[in-house]
Amino acid sequence: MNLIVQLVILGIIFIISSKLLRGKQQLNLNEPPLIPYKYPIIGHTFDYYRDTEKFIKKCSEEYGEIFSLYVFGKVITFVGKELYPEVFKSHKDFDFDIAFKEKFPLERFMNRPDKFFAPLPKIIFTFLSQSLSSYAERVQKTLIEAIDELIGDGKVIQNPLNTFQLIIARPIAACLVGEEFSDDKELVNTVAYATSDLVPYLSFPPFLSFIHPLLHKEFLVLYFQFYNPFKVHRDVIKRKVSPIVERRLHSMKTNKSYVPPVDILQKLIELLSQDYTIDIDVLTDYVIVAIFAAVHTTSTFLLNSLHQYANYPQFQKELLEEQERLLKSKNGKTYYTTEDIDKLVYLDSFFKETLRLSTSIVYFEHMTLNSHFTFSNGYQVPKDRFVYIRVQEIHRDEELQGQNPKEFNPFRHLGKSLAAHVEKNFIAFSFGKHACPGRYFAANEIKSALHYLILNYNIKHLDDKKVYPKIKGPFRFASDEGLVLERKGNNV
Ligand code: HEM
Repeated sequence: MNLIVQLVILGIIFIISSKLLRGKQQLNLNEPPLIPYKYPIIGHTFDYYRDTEKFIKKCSEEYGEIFSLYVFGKVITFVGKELYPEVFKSHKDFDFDIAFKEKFPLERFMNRPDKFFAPLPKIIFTFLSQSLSSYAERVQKTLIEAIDELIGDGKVIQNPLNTFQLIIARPIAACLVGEEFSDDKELVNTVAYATSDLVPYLSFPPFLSFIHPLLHKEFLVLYFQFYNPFKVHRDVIKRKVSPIVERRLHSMKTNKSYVPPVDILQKLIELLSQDYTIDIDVLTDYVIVAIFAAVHTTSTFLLNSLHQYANYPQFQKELLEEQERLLKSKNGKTYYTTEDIDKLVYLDSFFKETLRLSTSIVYFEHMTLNSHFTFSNGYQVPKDRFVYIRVQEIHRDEELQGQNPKEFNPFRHLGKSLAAHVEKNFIAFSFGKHACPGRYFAANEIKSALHYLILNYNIKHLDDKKVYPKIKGPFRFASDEGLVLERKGNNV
């Protein structure tokens, strides 16, 4: 009740303020075509959400590279393959962060000021992605332990995302929070599920935006106060890491020859501590944000890869042979180096092809910052306009992807860049300044897991049906369909 009253009050304030704002002088811009719609207020909302793929395709065919739709009470401009780099590269004119926080106000959920976690991407990139060799052994060891424990002699895995989140969480816990946590069941559980509890927030259709564009965000913040899925996970992380952090700070202060452990927790301690003291709540929130970015994405794309492996048995022989060749070259070594994993070019191409076809249909919302922005084709968008990228179109374009771009061809990328490399025709890890800083780590972890799974298990579906990600509006999510993993006789 309290929530409804607050929402109504907020709604009234926003309607009045928007009426006042409308009085401001409008710029006379050469805007992209706004596609005509039948119903006022509703605009294109239902057509867009009912079947985004079909609707966006129809609009692109009729209107070309750039057009606008009226969705959930706001005009959104959609750009395709020619213009999208201008959005990513014009940092002074477009902001990804502001637009993303409209649908997912992370800092406000945590009662932190804007841009509070801004240093995190650089830490992840420098001390995780660029320091892969320090983590290769830890990743493989913890992955193997998790797979042996959770899949063991083979299993029919229903709702497989749950299992793969638990598997992926173990190396991530070991690299982010510290090696000693990789077999701490309570912490690994929190690492595994902290993000998936939040995913519904990300895909919640913004119905309140029909009243005012900002109302959805305010609703999410209020709702989060009543149902805060982080609270329990946050308590676990704080309780677990506090004694470790205290111990490390003490050693840093008292032992000049102290060699700190290699993990992201240590880098965060160095960044956030002053005079060997630290605000443990701030540190905990940083760890949560890192987990939030890392686990659901990595587990989703590992699972998507396994579904594709089962979908296309005709490609399994070549993939398996490559894994066997690497295994043979191991020659008594317990673990592979990062360079060994990079030699798996068939597996990398297969993973890249999975990413190419299973990313969302439309994504990477940006907000226009200055009075307006002029695209190279002359079209202009005003300040505060949301601009979305038609990712699927880019990932399925013949000119950019080669022949039969809609077909799954796992070896399409052989001889080209590796999956973690961001380029104009491949933006699964985003593009430009906000490209995923964890991508090299993620690709290494996924390929290490696939290598072990392909060698040790026959992987198939419960029946002959092909399984693809499920679609909700413009987003793709991992399928819930079961996977069968039968242990081969040759334990390696
Ligand atoms: C297959 C796995 C992954 C995929 C597909 C992926 C994809 C992305 C994408 C598309 C973005 C851009 C922002 C967005 O649209 O949400 C992003 C940002 C980010 N990712 Fe990843 N990611 C993956 C794994 C990871 C891992 C393992 C980590 C950390 C260990 C990580 C850390 C981050 C961070 C910190 C950002 C924010 C960057 C910024 O705001 O500048 N990601 N990721």
